[in-house]
Amino acid sequence: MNSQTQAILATDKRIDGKAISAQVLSEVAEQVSQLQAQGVQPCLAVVLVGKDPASQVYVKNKLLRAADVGILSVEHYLPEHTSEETLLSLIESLNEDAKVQGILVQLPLPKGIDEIKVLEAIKPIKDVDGFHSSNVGGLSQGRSVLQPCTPSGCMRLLKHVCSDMSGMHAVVVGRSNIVGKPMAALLLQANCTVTLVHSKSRDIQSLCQMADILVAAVGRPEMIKQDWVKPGAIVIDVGINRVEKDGSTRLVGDVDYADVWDSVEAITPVPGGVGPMTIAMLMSNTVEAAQRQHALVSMNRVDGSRESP
Ligand SMILES: Nc1nc(=O)c2c([nH]1)NC[C@@H]1CN(c3ccc(C(=O)N[C@@H](CCC(=O)O)C(=O)O)cc3)C=[N+]21
Repeated sequence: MNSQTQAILATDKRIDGKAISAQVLSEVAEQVSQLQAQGVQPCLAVVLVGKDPASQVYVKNKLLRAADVGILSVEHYLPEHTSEETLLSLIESLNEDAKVQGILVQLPLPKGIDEIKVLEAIKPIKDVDGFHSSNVGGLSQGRSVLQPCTPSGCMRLLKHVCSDMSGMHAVVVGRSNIVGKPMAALLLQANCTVTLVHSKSRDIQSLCQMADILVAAVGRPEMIKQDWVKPGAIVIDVGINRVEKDGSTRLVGDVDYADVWDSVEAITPVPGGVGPMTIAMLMSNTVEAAQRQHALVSMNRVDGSRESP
C-alpha cells in the first residue's frame, strides 16, 4: 500500500472509489505502454443493442476511460430489433479479429435475444466481463481467469481497508450472476466465511447484523439501515438507484449511507464508490486479455519455428 492510499484511509472512513479507481487506471496505463512497446495495441470492442439511455451513458463512460489509459475501442451500435443471428455473427467476427482482445456486450439485451447464448458465444479469452461459463466455472474453482468487473472492483476496495479478510464473516445481499454469486466466490477465495442472502432468505436483518463485511447488491434504494449493521462493519454498496426527491433525481445505494455512518468502520459512497471501480477493472481485464493473447501468439511462434526446417 502506498502513501497516497494510506492518506485516503487515514483521513476518512469513506472508501473513495474514485481515488482508488484512478490508481488502478494509472497502473493499467503503465501496462498499456509496456504492451505497446512489444508491438501490441490493446483494443476493446463494445457492443450496444438498442437505445436504453442508462446503457448509453455507461458505454460512453467506458469509452472515455479506455481512451484515458491508451486502450483503443471500437463501438458497435445495433438497432433495437437486431436479430440474435446478426448479433452472434458480429461476435464471431470479433472473436476472429486478432486486433480486438476484449469484447463487451452491454447488458441488458432487448427482449427476444437469448442473453446466455450471446455471452457463451464470446471467446473466453476475450470475455472481459467474465460472464462466459468457462470463466464462471474457473472462478468457482479458484483458477486464474478473467473475473467479473464489479465483484473484482469490490475486492480491490476491501483490500484497501482490510489486508487480511481471513476468517471474517462476509454477508452478500443479492444473488445475481453478475454481482452476488461471483462476489461470494471471491470472498470465499479470500478465506471469508460467506453467507449469501436473497429474497427467499428468512430474517435478512439478523443475517446482515452478523456481517463483518456487508456487501449490498439488491437494487433496493436505502434498504439497509443502521439497525441492520454490526458496529465496526465494513460496508460495500453496489446499488445504483435513481430516486425522485424534491422534484430532482438523485443517485442512492442499497444502504442508507447517512443512517449507518456512525456504526461502520468503513463504507463506500454512491456515487463515487463501486461504480468507478467497475469501469477501472474492465480496463484492467482488457489489458490482461491482451497480455494473455500476446503470450499465446508468441508461444505458437516459438512452436512454429521449431517445426520449420
Ligand atoms: N456487459 C455489461 N457489463 C457491465 O459492467 C455492465 C453492464 N453490462 N450493464 C450495466 C451495468 C452497470 N455498470 C456500471 C458501471 C459504472 C457505473 C458508474 O461509474 N457509476 C457512477 C455514477 C454514474 C451515474 O451518474 O450514473 C458512480 O457510481 O459513481 C455504474 C454502473 C456496468 N454494467
